[in-house]
Amino acid sequence: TTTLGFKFKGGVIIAVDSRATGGMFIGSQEVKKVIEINDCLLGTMAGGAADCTYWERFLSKQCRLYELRNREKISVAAASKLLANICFHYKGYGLSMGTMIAGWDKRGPGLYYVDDDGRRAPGNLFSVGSGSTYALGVLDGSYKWDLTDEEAQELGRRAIFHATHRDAASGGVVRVYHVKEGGWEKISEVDNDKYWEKYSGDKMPIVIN
Ligand SMILES: CC1=C(C(=O)N[C@H](C)C(=O)N[C@@H](Cc2c[nH]c3ccccc23)C(=O)N[C@@H](CC2CCCCC2)C(=O)[C@H](C)CO)Cc2ccccc21
Repeated sequence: TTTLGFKFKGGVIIAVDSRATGGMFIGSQEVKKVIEINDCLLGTMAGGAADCTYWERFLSKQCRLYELRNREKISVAAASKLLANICFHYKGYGLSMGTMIAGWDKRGPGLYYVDDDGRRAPGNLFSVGSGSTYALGVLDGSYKWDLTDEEAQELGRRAIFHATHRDAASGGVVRVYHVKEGGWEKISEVDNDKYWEKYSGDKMPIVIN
């Protein structure tokens, strides 16, 4: 899996691949690694499929109950704390979860990393999963706070795309979400083969000695 999230002047970009593996076996090329908690909150998933899926769905339910009881949406900080507390409670039981909680609340754009150790950290840029080193290589080379919306969406897509090319445990399609003040929107998917033609177009010139 390769998942990434970064804040920039236009909000938060979330991008993921869609491959599920069991050892060297590819279980699926089209799984959803972003859970839409509500129209302002997203959760990403890496690690054990059942652990991530079960507990992020559980988190979604808790966020909805919070809203009903308090008549206001839960903050990104509070939602990520709920998930971190679950992970901390089950620390040592063998859960495998590397996640990000992203959204927009009264404090503006929010991005938290939460994992199965119960670690929780706010930040401007994370990449989580087996392909994260490849994605970070692309991100670190081009990330700026002042990217335009299109540049940021393209950077997220390109970082995941290159990770799916090099990491055997990442693949399928690239999914990109953009979180703004009004909530998140899903950015249209691009066909990977057409994308690769575009990027591998600038091959090294062939030198004839
Ligand atoms: C076939 C299949 C699934 C599958 O292959 N599940 C296996 C058992 C699984 O959990 N795979 C993990 C890797 C893994 C296997 N055993 C483990 C034991 C401990 C920790 C990790 C693992 C996976 O793909 N993980 C993904 C993220 C998942 C994908 C499915 C949606 C939720 C997030 C990744 O992290 C990358 C592929 C790298 O492992 C999950 C799934 C969801 C929906 C539809 C089909 C499937």
